[in-house]
Amino acid sequence: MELTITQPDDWHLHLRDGDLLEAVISHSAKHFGRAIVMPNLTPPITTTDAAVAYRESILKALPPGSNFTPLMTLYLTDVTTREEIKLARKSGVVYGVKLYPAGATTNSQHGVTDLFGKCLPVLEEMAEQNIPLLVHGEVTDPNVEIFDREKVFVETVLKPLVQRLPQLKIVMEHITTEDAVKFVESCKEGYVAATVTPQHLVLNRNALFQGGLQPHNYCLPVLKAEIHRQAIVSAVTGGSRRFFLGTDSAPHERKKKECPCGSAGIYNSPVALSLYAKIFEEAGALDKLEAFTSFNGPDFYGLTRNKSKIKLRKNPWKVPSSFSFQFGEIVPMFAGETLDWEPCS
Ligand SMILES: NC(=O)N[C@@H](CC(=O)O)C(=O)O
Ligand SMILES: [Zn+2]
Ligand SMILES: [Zn+2]
Repeated sequence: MELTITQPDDWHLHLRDGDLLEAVISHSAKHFGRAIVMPNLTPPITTTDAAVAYRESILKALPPGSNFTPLMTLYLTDVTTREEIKLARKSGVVYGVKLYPAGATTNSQHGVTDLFGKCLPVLEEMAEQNIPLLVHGEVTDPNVEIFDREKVFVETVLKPLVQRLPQLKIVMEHITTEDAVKFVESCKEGYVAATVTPQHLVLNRNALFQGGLQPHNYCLPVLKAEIHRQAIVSAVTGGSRRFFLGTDSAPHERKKKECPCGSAGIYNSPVALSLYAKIFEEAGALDKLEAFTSFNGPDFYGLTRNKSKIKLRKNPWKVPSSFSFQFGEIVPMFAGETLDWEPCS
């Protein structure tokens, strides 16, 4: 069996910089036309100038002849100014501003400590300039259990934010719970949407402990219980336009994953399309795959859909057990396992 679909885009991607950028970029460029590139580098991309420079280094790292287009983002801090948002809009290369609650995830230590206290003027400017707010939606209160942090974020931050600034476009990134699904579905279409990763569609939290501790299945927000996985699967395979592809592919070197305090992040670029296809196939909804991978994202962001097509063939293939580079190794999601759907460009 073969499927031909409009070339997908990845609306949530970590490309990193330096050696890691050079190591991973071809995996994204092979399958995706565009990607929203996350700004959580060290130091973070907090200014338009930095985003422009980061974009140049991504373009330089691309394989020859690639048409892959990076869509840049700014990292919101307590001191981001309205002026910076105006510069971002003028640059023509910034497509979103990312909210990391300080301490919520990898490289979020420079993130926002008090959204309503410190960032409202900037959020108003974003609404005026039509720049979406991209959100890592977890509270950081250590007293809230890790499995409840998304749900509490929806109640305490997102619901009040939508009330306060209904004109602001928001993408709730990498949703993991039924609570997030319900919230997104309750908002006005075209203003609030969500990205969904392959791991939160195919795995539940058992995968963290299957046969022993599995660091390569550890990401944030952490995998959730099966009922939440099912709610997300129903939401995306039901054909709602509010949900779209965002891999959250987040490479870390093997030694940073397999150690006493391993980093959060799953490297899924090489397997993402196969896994999305599997989920839609299992739900009997392969006819809805293309809208999720290739239409809903650009429509929400107000961009044109890609013109080119890619093929997915039902042809078992083996995921490499790791990718080796001079600096070390990167282990992909489902390393060494066999997957059904093979993307062919
Ligand atoms: N998803 C992750 O577990 N990690 C991401 C950060 C993020 O998207 O929260 C990373 O940059 O490694
Ligand atoms: Zn995140
Ligand atoms: Zn991410």
